[in-house]
Amino acid sequence: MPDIMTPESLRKQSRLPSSPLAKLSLSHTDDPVIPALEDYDIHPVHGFLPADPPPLQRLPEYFEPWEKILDDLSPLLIAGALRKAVKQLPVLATDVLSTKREWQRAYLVLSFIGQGYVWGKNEDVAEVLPVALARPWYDVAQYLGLKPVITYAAVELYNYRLLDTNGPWDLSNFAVMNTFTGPDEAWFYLISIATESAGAPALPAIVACLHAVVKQDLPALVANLKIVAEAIEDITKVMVRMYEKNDPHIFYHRVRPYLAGWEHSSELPDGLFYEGVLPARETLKSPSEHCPIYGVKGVYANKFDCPYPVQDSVENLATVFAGIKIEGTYRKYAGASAGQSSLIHSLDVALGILHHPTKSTKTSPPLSPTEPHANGKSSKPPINHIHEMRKYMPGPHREFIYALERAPSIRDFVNELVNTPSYDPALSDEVSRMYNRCVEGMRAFRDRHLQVVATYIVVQARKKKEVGHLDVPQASQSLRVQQSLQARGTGGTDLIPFLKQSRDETSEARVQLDI
Ligand code: HEM
Repeated sequence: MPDIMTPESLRKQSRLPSSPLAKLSLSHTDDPVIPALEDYDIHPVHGFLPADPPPLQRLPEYFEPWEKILDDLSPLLIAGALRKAVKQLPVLATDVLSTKREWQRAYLVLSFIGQGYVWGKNEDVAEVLPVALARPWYDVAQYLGLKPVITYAAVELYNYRLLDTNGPWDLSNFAVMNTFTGPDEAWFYLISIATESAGAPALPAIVACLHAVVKQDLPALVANLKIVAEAIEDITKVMVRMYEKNDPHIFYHRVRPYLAGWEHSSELPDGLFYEGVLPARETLKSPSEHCPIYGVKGVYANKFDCPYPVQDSVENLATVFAGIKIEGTYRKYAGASAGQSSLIHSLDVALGILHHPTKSTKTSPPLSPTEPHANGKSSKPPINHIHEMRKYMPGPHREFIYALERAPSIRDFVNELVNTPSYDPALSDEVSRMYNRCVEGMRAFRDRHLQVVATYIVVQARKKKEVGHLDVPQASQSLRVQQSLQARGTGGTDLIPFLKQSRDETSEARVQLDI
C-alpha cells in the first residue's frame, strides 16, 4: 500500500534533506522545505474552514452594540436607518478581543455592517466611514492579515455553522450565519463553503505529494494525486449546484452590489475615507509583537518573513465633510470574490499552473518586492488579477501559498519522469496520467465556472430592461445601475477575457505523453 501520511507524520518530517537519489535532478529543490498544514492555520480535515472550534456565533457582551446592529442589518437597510444607527455607536476597543475566533467574528460583523453602511439600499453611496466602524475594522483586518473591506473570508470562511454538529460537512448540513438579503444570497455563500469542504482532502494530499516527490516514491505520488484529482472533481460538482437556489436576477441586482469594493469604483473614485485611520496605524501591528495567535506559531519567522506584503499606500488627510474637518485616510480595496479562495490558489500552485499578467487590464505593481515567484525561479513575479486576490486572504493562508511556491515542483518532477526512460515506464505513465487528470479537472472547473459567470453576470448585464430598483427615482439609480450593467469582476477586470485566459493557462500545465 502506498504511504498516505498523517498530518502529524508530515509535521515531523517537514524539513527534508536533499534527495539522496540523483537520477532526477530536482535542481530547484536542494533544500526543500515542505509546509505543514497546522503551521498555516489549515485544518487537516476541513482545510481552510475554521474548525475545532468552528466560527463563533456571537461576540462577548462588550461587543453587543455591533452584534445588535448586525441582528437587524436587513431591516435597518430597508428602513434606511442603518447609517443613523452606526453613527450612534461608541468606538469599541479591539484589544478586548482575545481568541482567534473572536477576532474572526469581529471581522465578519464589521464587514457586514461596513458594506451595508457604504452602499446602503437605494441610497447615495457613503464616502466617509465613521471612526466607530473604520478604526476597529481596520485593526481587526490588519490583525488577521486581511483588508478592511468585505472578503471571501468574511462571507464564507467565518460565516458558516453546522445544523447538526455531528452531521456531514456538506450542503445538506451547512448554514450561514449572516446575509444582507436572504436565502439566495445564503445559497451563494453555502456553495463556496461546500466547495471548501469538498476540496479540503486535497490539502494534506498536496503535502503528501511533495514528500513523495522528494522521496521519489511514485506509488505514494499516484495515490495522493488521485486524492487531489477527486477533490477537484468534487469541487466542480458542488459549484454547479449554484443554479439550484440562487436566482441570477436576485443575485445580480440585490446581492452583488453589497459585495463590491472601492478599488475601481466610479461612485468612490478616491476610494473610501476611513475616519480615524491614520498612516501610523500601518506599522501598529507587526505580527511578532501584536499577533500572539499567529506570531507564537512562528509562521512568519522564516526568511520570507512578510506577513502583510501589501502595505497600503496612503497619506494622512484632513478632509472637510459637510463643514466638519475630520482626519483619516482614503483607501482603495477590491470587493469579495471566490477568486480569494486559498484552496483554488493552492491547487494552482501545487500543480504548477501559472497565471501570467492579465492581458486585458493594466498591470499593477508587484504585491511586494519579496514575493516569491513560482518555485523560486525568478525574483520578479508576473502579476495577474488572481495573484492580486491574495492580498485579501487571511495572512497564514496566503503564507501557505507562498510556502507552496518555494516547495519542490510536482510538475517539474512529473515532466522529468516522463523524459527519463530508465524509470519504470508503467509507473511513470501512471503518475503522469494522474497528474494530467488533476490539471484537466482544474480546466473543467474553470469551464463550468465560466458558464456560471455567464448566467449570473453577463446575461444579467445584458437584460437592461429588467434592471432592479425600478421603484427608485432615475437620478439615484444612475451610477449604481450603470456600474452594475458592466460585466466586470469585483476587481474591475474585463471578466470574460480574464476568465478565459485563466482557463487556457490551466491547460498549458498538462505534461506531454507519448501516446
Ligand atoms: C454565482 C456564482 C459566481 C459568480 C457570479 C462568480 C463570479 C466571478 C467573477 C466575476 C470572477 C472574476 C474575478 C473577480 O471578480 O474577482 C470570479 C473569479 C473566480 N471565481 Fe467565481 N463566481 C461564482 C462562483 C464561484 C464559486 C462557487 C467558486 C468556487 C470556489 C468560484 C471561484 C472563482 C475563482 C477561483 C476565481 C478566480 C479566477 C480563476 O481562478 O480562474 N466562483 N468569479
